[in-house]
Amino acid sequence: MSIVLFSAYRSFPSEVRGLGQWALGMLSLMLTGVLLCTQGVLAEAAILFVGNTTMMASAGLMLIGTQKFYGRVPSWWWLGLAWAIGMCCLIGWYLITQNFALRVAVFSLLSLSFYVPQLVLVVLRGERHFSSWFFGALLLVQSLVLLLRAVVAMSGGVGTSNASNGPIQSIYLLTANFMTLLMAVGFMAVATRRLQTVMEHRSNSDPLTGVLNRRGFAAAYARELALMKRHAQPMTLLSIDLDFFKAINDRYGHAVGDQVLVHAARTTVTALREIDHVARFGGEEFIVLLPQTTAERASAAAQRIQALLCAARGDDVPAYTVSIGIASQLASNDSMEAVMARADAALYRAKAAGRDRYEVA
Ligand SMILES: Nc1nc2c(ncn2[C@@H]2O[C@H](COP(=O)(O)OP(=O)(O)OP(=O)(O)O)[C@@H](O)[C@H]2O)c(=O)[nH]1
Repeated sequence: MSIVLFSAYRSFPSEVRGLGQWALGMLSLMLTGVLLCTQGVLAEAAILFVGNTTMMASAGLMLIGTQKFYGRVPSWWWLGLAWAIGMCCLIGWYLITQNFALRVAVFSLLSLSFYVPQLVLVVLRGERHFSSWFFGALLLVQSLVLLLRAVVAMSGGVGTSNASNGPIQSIYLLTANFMTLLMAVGFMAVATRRLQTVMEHRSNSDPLTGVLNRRGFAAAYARELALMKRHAQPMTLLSIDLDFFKAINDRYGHAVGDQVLVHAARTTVTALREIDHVARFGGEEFIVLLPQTTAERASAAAQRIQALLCAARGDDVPAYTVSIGIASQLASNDSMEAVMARADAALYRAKAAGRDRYEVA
């Protein structure tokens, strides 16, 4: 699983975070397993201190990976503190009392402190999708097993060593082995789902400005058309084109031209409602879809966009204006192409009439 996670870390886009920590966490857990196999070969103290260190590092790295994945600040401090508490406990075990049950309880609770925050993150920030349910369920099982083990240890039910027999010990060892593998699979599931979302977003958006591209716009239009059929309310398209953009490119260079496009896209989004859709159709042409909007209200939106483009311009963006064509779709059997053609015709009139204005089809 460490290799699988590492390979995903190398190939997934940087938006999918935390895979590197999970890969290292799994590697660290494998080292713990290898150390346990050396019982009788290496000194017990070495196995105990190093083995518990690698075990805590693995659980801590998983927590940090999950925190990074969900965009939280990673708790490196807690990994360090929990490790220090664990080591103090082991020193106490050697110097004061060799109470196995107490040692098990302390390490179970410390491990629990790495899994419960992950569970909380999945519940609070996880996407409502099967992968989150799966990952969350695994974290819940792992947390319950650790809690049970701590409670059983404190009530004296874990024997005197890890090799002790008994149903609780067997259940613990069985789940610990399966969970190691399954939780990495669970994290891969949420990471793969994130990859899918990132890819979908990329394929639907314009890389320069971040607004929708033609494909994303067509999907948004199809959704709005379905809603329009149900609610029988008009929707309106704005065709926005920057004026004399070639002159801006020629005068200030292509890079500044790009900045103007980004500024135009961001400002247009700011001037509109959250339910509106803004797309760049290549070059310096933007298309806006205003659901549940009449041409009259769309005209007010066009004015707002034009006013904001002048007002919200920093020193790094040269002055520019836009012309806007407005066309409404009143019936659901009208096609996107037809409405767009009407908006383009209105835009052409706005250009012909002197630019920096809007016209309604
Ligand atoms: N910087 C930049 N320029 C682009 C991009 N895409 C297209 N252009 C430029 O946009 C300019 C469009 O010029 P025209 O079609 O003549 O339009 P205009 O100069 O805005 O004139 P009007 O629309 O008539 O007001 C061309 O110079 C293209 O090279 C881009 O992604 N970045």
